[in-house]
Amino acid sequence: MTRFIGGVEADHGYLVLPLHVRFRAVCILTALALIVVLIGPFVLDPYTQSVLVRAFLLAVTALTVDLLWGTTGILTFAQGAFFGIGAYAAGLMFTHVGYTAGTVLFALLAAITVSMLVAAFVGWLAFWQGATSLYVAVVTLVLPIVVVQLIYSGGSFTGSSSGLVGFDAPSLSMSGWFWFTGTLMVLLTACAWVFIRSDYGRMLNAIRDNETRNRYLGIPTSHIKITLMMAMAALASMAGFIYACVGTIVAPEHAGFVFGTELVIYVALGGRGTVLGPVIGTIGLEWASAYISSILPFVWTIIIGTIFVVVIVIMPEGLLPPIWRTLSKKLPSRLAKAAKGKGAITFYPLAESDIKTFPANMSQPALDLSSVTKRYGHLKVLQGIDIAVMPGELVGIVGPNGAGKTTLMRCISDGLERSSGVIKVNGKDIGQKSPAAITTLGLGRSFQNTSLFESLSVSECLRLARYRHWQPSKTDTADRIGLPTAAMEVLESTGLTSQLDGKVNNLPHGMKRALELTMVLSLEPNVLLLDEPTAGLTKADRLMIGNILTDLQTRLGLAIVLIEHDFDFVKQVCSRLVVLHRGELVLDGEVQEVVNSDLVQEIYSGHVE
Ligand SMILES: Nc1ncnc2c1ncn2[C@@H]1O[C@H](COP(=O)(O)OP(=O)(O)OP(=O)(O)O)[C@@H](O)[C@H]1O
Repeated sequence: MTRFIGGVEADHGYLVLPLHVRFRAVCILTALALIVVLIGPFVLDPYTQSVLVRAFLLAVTALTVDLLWGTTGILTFAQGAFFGIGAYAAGLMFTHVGYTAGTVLFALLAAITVSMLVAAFVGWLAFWQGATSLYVAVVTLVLPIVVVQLIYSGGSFTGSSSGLVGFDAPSLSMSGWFWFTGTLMVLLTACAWVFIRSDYGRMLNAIRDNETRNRYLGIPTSHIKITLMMAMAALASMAGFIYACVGTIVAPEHAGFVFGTELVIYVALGGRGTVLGPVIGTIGLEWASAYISSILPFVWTIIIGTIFVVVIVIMPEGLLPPIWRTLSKKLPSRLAKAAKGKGAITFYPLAESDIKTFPANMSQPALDLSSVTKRYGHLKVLQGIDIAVMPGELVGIVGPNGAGKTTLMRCISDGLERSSGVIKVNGKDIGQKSPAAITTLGLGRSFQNTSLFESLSVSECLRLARYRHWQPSKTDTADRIGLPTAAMEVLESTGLTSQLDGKVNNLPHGMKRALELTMVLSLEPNVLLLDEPTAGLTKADRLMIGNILTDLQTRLGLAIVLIEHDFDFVKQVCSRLVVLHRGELVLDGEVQEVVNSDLVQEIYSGHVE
């Protein structure tokens, strides 16, 4: 058993503390915040209370924007629309049907259901396989416009541009609403704080950092993002529902695009991805706005705009991270000491019986390509490629620049890439499957340009690579993670064990390549696609990677396909070579036979037409 100890880590302006320290810190902060909420009505006048009630509800909505945008990288302008759907569910129900306990429940359920369904549809439009990150911004910009148009065209039913006013609704004193909304906001903020520091939260950070790489680790990113959007839509519409009950007024602005954009600005100002920043920022700005905008009605918008521009230029992370970094340096040494060494992560080799590698059928190819073609318009990049790789074979794909090697890798690992042809992994046709789904067939792919998660630590990357075999917790961080023996061996032999707590972007290039290989092996694949695994490595590192690969091939029977430009390396490790030239497979045979062939010499000297 190998044991590696983790420690305190500053990231995004907050500390990642071990669970017991974190839990205690959350409980203490939550209790303090609840005491402040309890005292509030005794020291604040009713106007300030009503301003803060609105601010608390907007802070909850800003929190949902932060979880989507700050944590997961989904830039959304739609949370205002979901707030509006919740508010109008209350307004329409109480205006047209009346207020009873039954209608409150029904309207709230309807608000949440409609919001979640709309979010699922928006998510499906924005995150279908092949959509770019621009889609979500466009789709979520359109949603508030559509919702507001529906309100305008609803005539007296929706109140059109005047909205709905003065309906009967659950009535509480302003102090009652203050306690209710304040408590709700504090508890939701505490839950979000724990959530983003859990393994699941770190996985969302990884989606933000490098979504493509997540897909190749078998993580169904679109599904996760749609589910998160639905949950956040439900919360925003609940906030809107309560808002309508408090003020007994709903208006199109509560669902509009300007409101949705304001929420994004609040999150950017507070510090996206920090949870506390957007909440505190929203409350502060709403409170200041209520007082200053009545004194300086026209100037206030300019002031807010100027603050936004100044903060974004001087502190692009927002206000909270630099403040928190300064404060955390003054953290009591007792807390830092308590945190240090208590976040131990144990990586241990899995028992053979726990390894779920796809069972290799020695009599059929582990990877089978027939007539694979790829076209970009009229440009034929791959033409009728046929390759079969048996378990235990290490096949090198060589060819000059632009021959189509990387395109071939893409076609094998993403069902939507090829133009025609059939590809089978372990006897299963990949069809139009996504990279995540193909990973479940037993395929692992590493990338030409080291494709990692810059904001994560080495151990977090390894946790992520185990997603398929171990569901990350939404409240906790795992302290024991089993890795396949092959991954453990790479970890130990490359010295990555001493870097487990270090940030990936601080690793030297050789270590990054080793981590990339360890992550792919952690998937327990039996077909490995490696795109230039030794690019940029020293001779010693190349030798080491070569030994690891031949060991995986001979001892564990993995089918390995490797793109390489270094012929010495290829001769050292491969059992077979395939030569691509201008998208055609021109040679396939024994290493020595191919290397010594006149055709290969001519291709590399540029004398082949
Ligand atoms: N998105 C694209 N649109 C149009 N052509 C493309 C696209 N991607 C790749 N190509 C072309 O396809 C051909 C094969 O590219 P590919 O990257 O697969 O070659 P390669 O053999 O991997 O080269 P290298 O060794 O330089 O990585 C090249 O001519 C390239 O210009």
